[in-house]
Amino acid sequence: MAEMAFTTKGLTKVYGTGRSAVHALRGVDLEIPKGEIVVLLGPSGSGKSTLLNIIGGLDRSTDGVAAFQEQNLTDMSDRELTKYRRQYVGFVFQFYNLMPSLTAHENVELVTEIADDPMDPDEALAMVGLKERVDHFPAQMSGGEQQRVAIARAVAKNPTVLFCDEPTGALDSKTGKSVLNVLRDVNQTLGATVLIVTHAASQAQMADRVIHFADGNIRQVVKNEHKLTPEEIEW
Ligand SMILES: Nc1ncnc2c1ncn2[C@@H]1O[C@H](COP(=O)(O)OP(=O)(O)OP(=O)(O)O)[C@@H](O)[C@H]1O
Repeated sequence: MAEMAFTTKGLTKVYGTGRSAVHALRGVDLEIPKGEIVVLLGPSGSGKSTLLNIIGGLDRSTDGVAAFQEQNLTDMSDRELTKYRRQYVGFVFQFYNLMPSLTAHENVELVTEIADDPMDPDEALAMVGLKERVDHFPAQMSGGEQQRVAIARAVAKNPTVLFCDEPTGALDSKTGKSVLNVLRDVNQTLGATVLIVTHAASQAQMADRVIHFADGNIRQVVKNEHKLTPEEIEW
């Protein structure tokens, strides 16, 4: 049987209380095998980011269990969750969150300084095709290049899992494809499990597994028999 990167059982998240309570996750049961590319699709507000934040150790569930490999995330103290994120998790967001006053190299270096087993920042930047741009500042780069710096920053800590919340949301489709190619490379060369939340449904064609969310729960999980490359996908 495949080893699991993540399992959840009855995972529940309620924001607020009483009449203003929002049920963001309603008892999610999920298994994500190690080493896969998984795409999460679903309408706005269906709970995709909430799930990502909980299994990424950024937020806590209200009820249920979430585990990373053999470790129960729902039992962890704040300090343990921080350690989990540092050691295993890389994040890529829609807006790249780079420090404007630092070069590409320095932005990546910030993260490698606190990681256990980091890559050399310039090696990570070479991996995303930015070898020649290491000394450039974010303002000197295009959106796609900035997103690749953000991916290099996430990858440089040698993460076991890479969480990407709308990584191509702010990019045109040509630039988006180069970003998806980088994510595919990270999956193939580092063996990292990659989770991508997207509104571009066609991007599901590059995934091993597609999870369809609706109203705080999983509606359907589809395994792709024939994956496409990012170049073959249109959105
Ligand atoms: N901090 C919060 N406080 C209160 N409600 C929240 C909070 N964060 C999210 N929610 C609510 O929880 C529900 C799920 O939100 P979530 O962001 O997980 O959805 P999503 O599927 O990622 O949506 P989108 O595709 O728009 O990003 C929504 O109704 C949202 O308004």
